[in-house]
Amino acid sequence: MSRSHEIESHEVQGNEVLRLAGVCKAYDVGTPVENEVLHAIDLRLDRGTFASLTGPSGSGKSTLLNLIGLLDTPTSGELFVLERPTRAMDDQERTDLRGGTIGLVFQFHHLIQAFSVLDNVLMPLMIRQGRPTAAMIDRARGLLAAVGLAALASRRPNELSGGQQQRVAIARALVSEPVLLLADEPTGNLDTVSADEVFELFRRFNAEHDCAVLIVTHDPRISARCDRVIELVDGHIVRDEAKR
Ligand SMILES: Nc1ncnc2c1ncn2[C@@H]1O[C@H](COP(=O)(O)OP(=O)(O)OP(=O)(O)O)[C@@H](O)[C@H]1O
Repeated sequence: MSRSHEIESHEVQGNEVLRLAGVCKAYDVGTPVENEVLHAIDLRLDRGTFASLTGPSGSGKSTLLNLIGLLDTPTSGELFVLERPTRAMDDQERTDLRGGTIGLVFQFHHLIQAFSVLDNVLMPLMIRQGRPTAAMIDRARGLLAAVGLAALASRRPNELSGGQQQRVAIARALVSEPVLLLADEPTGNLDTVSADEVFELFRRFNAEHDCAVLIVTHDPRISARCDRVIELVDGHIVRDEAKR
């Protein structure tokens, strides 16, 4: 898939996609008690990274993913996306940066049932650029073909299986050609065959587009097949291991 000049994109200079420097996150739960759930996290992801983020329930994985996805802000420390510091950004700047650089895939995919599969995939581009152009539609159709759903473009999401809906969500996450793809338990509610298909899609896009991929997973089968394993326990990174 080539980048179309008719569709806005962020140009990437160096190899670094994401860097966290001393990132802490505390939730304000209305009590004076310290409630820091992430402690001084240092982490760097480069282009081509294919990593899993694992750890026990409550260790802070979703909190970390929300920070990396620019859906939430650190309490202290700095988070760089494409070498740009993000902590002082306002909501609009953060939304703009996220829109062109980060793709998000969640376990329950959050597809809009009133829209067709094709329109769901087009949605991130329409939010940024308005009415879909022929180039945008071509790109969305190309992605649906790449995830094996070309024939289902005009269906509604609830007419698809769970695995098919997850593939639509992946196509939607990729339509802005992100440099960083984040997935929160993307195979959590899928059978083994569908989970393997979804995993292979991440692998393929990682290889074809050289984007960084970070997958939060409890599934040791998925984690074992990633190039790098990052493990979080009690808000600390206790392991960050490259396997190849
Ligand atoms: N909005 C919030 N307000 C207050 N505390 C929160 C909030 N979100 C998460 N927490 C707390 O932060 C800690 C980490 O939660 P988080 O959801 O990041 O963990 P997790 O590793 O993703 O867990 P799981 O694997 O069960 O999804 C938990 O103690 C949780 O109760």
